[in-house]
Amino acid sequence: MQGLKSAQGVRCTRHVAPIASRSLLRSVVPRFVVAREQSSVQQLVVEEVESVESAAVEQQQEHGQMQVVKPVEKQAEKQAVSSSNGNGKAKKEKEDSSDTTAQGSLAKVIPQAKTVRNLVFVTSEVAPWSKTGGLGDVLGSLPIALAARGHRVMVVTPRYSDYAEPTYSGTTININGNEVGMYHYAHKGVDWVFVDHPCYPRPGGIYADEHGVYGDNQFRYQLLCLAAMEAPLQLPLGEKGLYGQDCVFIANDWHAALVPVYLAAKYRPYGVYTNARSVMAIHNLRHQGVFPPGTFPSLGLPDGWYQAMEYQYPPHLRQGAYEEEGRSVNTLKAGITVADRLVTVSPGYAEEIRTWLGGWGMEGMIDARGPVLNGIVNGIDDEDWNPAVDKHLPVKYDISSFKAGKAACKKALQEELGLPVNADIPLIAFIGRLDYQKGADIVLQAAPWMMSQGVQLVCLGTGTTDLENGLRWLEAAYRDQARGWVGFNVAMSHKITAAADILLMPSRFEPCGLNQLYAMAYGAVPVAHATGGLRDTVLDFNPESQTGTGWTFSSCDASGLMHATGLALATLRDYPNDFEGIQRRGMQRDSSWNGAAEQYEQIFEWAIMDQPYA
Ligand SMILES: Nc1ncnc2c1ncn2[C@@H]1O[C@H](COP(=O)(O)OP(=O)(O)O[C@H]2O[C@H](CO)[C@@H](O)[C@H](O)[C@H]2O)[C@@H](O)[C@H]1O
Repeated sequence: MQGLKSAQGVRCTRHVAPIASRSLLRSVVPRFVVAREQSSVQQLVVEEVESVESAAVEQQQEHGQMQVVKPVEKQAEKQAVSSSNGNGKAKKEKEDSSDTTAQGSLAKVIPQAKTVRNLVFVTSEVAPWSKTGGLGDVLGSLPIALAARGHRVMVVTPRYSDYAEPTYSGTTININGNEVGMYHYAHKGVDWVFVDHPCYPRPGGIYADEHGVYGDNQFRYQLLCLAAMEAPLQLPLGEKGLYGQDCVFIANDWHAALVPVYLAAKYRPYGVYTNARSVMAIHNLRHQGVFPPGTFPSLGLPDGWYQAMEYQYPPHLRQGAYEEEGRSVNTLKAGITVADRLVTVSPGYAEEIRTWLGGWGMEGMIDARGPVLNGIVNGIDDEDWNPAVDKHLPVKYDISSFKAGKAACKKALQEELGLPVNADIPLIAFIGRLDYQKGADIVLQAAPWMMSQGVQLVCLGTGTTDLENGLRWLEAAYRDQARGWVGFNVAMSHKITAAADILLMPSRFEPCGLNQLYAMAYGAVPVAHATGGLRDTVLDFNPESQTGTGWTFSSCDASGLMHATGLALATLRDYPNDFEGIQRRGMQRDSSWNGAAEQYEQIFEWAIMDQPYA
């Protein structure tokens, strides 16, 4: 491993994968090569060596004979051969007729994975059924992309309410005396599994209500983890039946972080899941699942595992009520400590969490696991977030019609929000959780200056009371120029993204960020703080070379935001052709999930090649 200095002067370590894994990988899986190590970041770059299959596809494309690959059929064929789920059913799967696999029904050529795996995603939210932010979006689309590449994929999540599509599977699992019903919905090639228990449905939100976070969240997500670990063993799904023991578990954020822990403490020592591996996916290190040490016995772990769960924050990061003499049980810390591999949602964030800049006090521990940590930039769901097919838009558009399309969307939004209808007024937007991370307070500080520039400013968000009141102040103070929509409204978020000329993302930290990806896909130009995934995905406009997809700023405060927004406005007004070029490059950016899915496959292969970590 080579130490080096990044642009910020932070010491970081260049690494892609354990050296042994890399050389092994080349010999065992020759189709992939580790191609480049870019900058100081642990960027995982996988290039696919041209296969006969892809060469054939290219030829067909060249000759205008695009073939529609039906991945589900290929998937079934491959799995019939390679499935090792132990039920002995090596026969071709018939696809559920209700499962109108998107990938099968659209004219897309989707490369197939070299090695097909059984993948089990564990998550507290999944769109469209449950979503409070980007986690739901990612878990609603990455599994579909992996299934389309041939994997057998299950997503396990709580049944927070009586969702229309999933039905009772007929399997109820007893977990420490708790009966959990398993609901199932086969859709787009993925087995969506909903864990049913009285602790999940609540009148308030998923995690909290107006009184704060639910007092039994530790129990609720412990139950989810245990149910998810039993599902491959006890829940027969489709014609293939059980997933079986040869799985890769992908535990997402703290809610699922007990999966690697239970795998190591409760299954492997008893000869179960010995070939399974766990990948801890960190979408946001800020939320760690911190509980008092006295809750440890309720986790059902052997006493010796207390040290894996315990964490002592440095004094400036103490969590207060959840600690006893500075100690706490920290769920995410335990997952990070014992998972076979770690992945986070951008190379930039993978670098930051190893430093005091983004480690929330755990940087030393995470740095120690650097050799198994990678960053993969999220993709976006190209059916849900695609202006050409977006059901929320009054007028749909693509790159060939975006100027007229965006103008129509802007007009419709101005009318809907009661703003002056004028195509020439730049429309600036902010969408996001109203909390410390997203920097809505910075937008509010810069708002008077923006108003002086004659723009319209539309903010959509929900979160802390002071910031929600800030949005209300904004609208009250600038009735003719600003709107502050307090609430969670998916349709409105699409309409704003389509109507906006500029989207602000002054996030103090941002593991990946999806809104800037949506913005670029919709021809809205992002102005973003150069942090984490924002720095990785928003390329600064360079008027000399006419490159770049937006503007970033490094001083995360009102002056930084105003400076970058000023550049964007000046370009929009004085150099409209340049601005249009930025919009076009953003719209042409490949934000599809396929590339990310391929990189995830690489992580799975490394996880399987190495011995279990704990
Ligand atoms: N009021 C509102 N109404 C409607 N929609 C709203 C909304 N507020 C937010 N949203 C939507 O919620 C999503 C937010 O996604 P982000 O990735 O920006 O942030 P989040 O911090 O939740 O996710 C975390 O996980 C994701 C996924 O890995 C990372 O990209 C991110 O950096 C990390 O912080 C977007 O789809 C956005 O449109």
